[in-house]
This record gives sequence, structure tokens and C-alpha cells, in this order.
Amino acid sequence: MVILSPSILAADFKRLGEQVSRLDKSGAEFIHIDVMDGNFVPNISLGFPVIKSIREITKKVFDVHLMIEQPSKYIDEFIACGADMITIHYEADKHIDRTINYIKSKGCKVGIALNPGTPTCVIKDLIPQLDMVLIMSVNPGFGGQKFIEYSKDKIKEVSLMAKNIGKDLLIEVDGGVDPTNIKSLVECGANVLVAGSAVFKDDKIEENIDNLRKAL
Ligand SMILES: O=C(CO)[C@@H](O)[C@H](O)COP(=O)(O)O
Ligand SMILES: [Co+2]
Repeated sequence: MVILSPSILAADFKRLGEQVSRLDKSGAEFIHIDVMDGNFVPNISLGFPVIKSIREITKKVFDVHLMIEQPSKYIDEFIACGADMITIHYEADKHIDRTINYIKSKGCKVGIALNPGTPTCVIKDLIPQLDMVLIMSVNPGFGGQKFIEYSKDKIKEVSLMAKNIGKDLLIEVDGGVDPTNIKSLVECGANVLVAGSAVFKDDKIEENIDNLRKAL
């Protein structure tokens, strides 16, 4: 099964509630929420009040991508706001094993994100504990960037790691996903596709989601 996870970073924040309602009625299974702190990445996006507000609009899976330093400090708040899946960056947490266990102990799904420059070998031994691995296919911080082609090799590597241990793992690709590359990403082993610009372009949310699905 291929899961679509529209990133609201690309939404029109003047009409965020209306657009999230449209996502709620769409065929997308997840909603990708990019949290940025201006330290781990050179951008600041949104936080607890926004997540709490849109949680009242939809029951879709909140796929929360934390691009923040010291993510372990905020796990309880993100869960309280309604996060269903929390993905932290390998590069942002020196005690990642402890944070993974804490997130799971709270009954929340857990993912690890890898920047384009981080090799997949660093998470090999963590895969048994994970629900998801997020492969960043752009440098984190902004939507609308160009897909980094070598991300496909990383998707294949993680897919093989999971297969070798018989692990049913979500493999999420995040950044520059559009109808021209989505099929090839699934063929590499991706099963969760994040799309921001490709979904919110020209406010044609429903049509753009259908086009992504048709391109598979
Ligand atoms: O985490 C990030 C960016 O750091 C992504 O989730 C982007 O928000 C995806 O946007 P597009 O590349 O699909 O426009
Ligand atoms: Co993201």
C-alpha cells in the first residue's frame, strides 16, 4: 500500500483550516506536519497551537516531522497536541535510542529522519525498534526544492535492510516528490510519499492528489 502524506508547510496559512478540511476529505492517508525551530534548520514554521487546532478538524494520521534540536524535550507536548507519528532527526539527538523508547512507551509511532548527507548505515541497528524511516530527498528547511537523485539509492538501502530482517517498515520520502518521480520512488521501496508543493500548487489540492495517485 502506498501512503500519501501532504505537507502543510506548502499550505496557504491564511486558509489553513479550510485546506486541512479538504485534505480530510481527500484520498491522502496522512498529513505531514513540518516543525522547524530555526536552529536545526534555517527556518521557523509552526508549533503546538497550530497542531492542536487542526487536530480538531481531521482524524487523519498526523505525521509530525521534527526538524528541531533536542526533540526529546518536547515529545509529551507533541503527543498531547495529537501527533500519531513522531519523526526525529538522527542528527539532532545524541541519545536517540532513549528518545525512540520514550516515544514508543507513550503509545506513539516513531520514525527516524536522515538528512541527504547522512548515510543509511547509521540506523541499521535501530530499524527493529522503528515504525518508519524518513529519507530526506532535499536539504531540510524549505518546501519547493529539487529532488536529490541519490536519495533513491538510500531508499533501496533501507528497504533491503528492512527486508533482510523481515521488518515491516514504513519508508517515507520527503522533498521534491511529484508526479514525475513518485512511481520510481515506490519502485525503489518507498511506501510513504510526502508532497507539499505538488499537492498545494494552484490550490488544486484534490486534483493534485489524484494526479499523484494516477502517476503511481
Ligand atoms: O521537511 C520538509 C522540508 O524540510 C518537507 O516536508 C517539505 O515540506 C516538502 O515540501 P515539497 O518539497 O514537497 O514542496
Ligand atoms: Co517534512
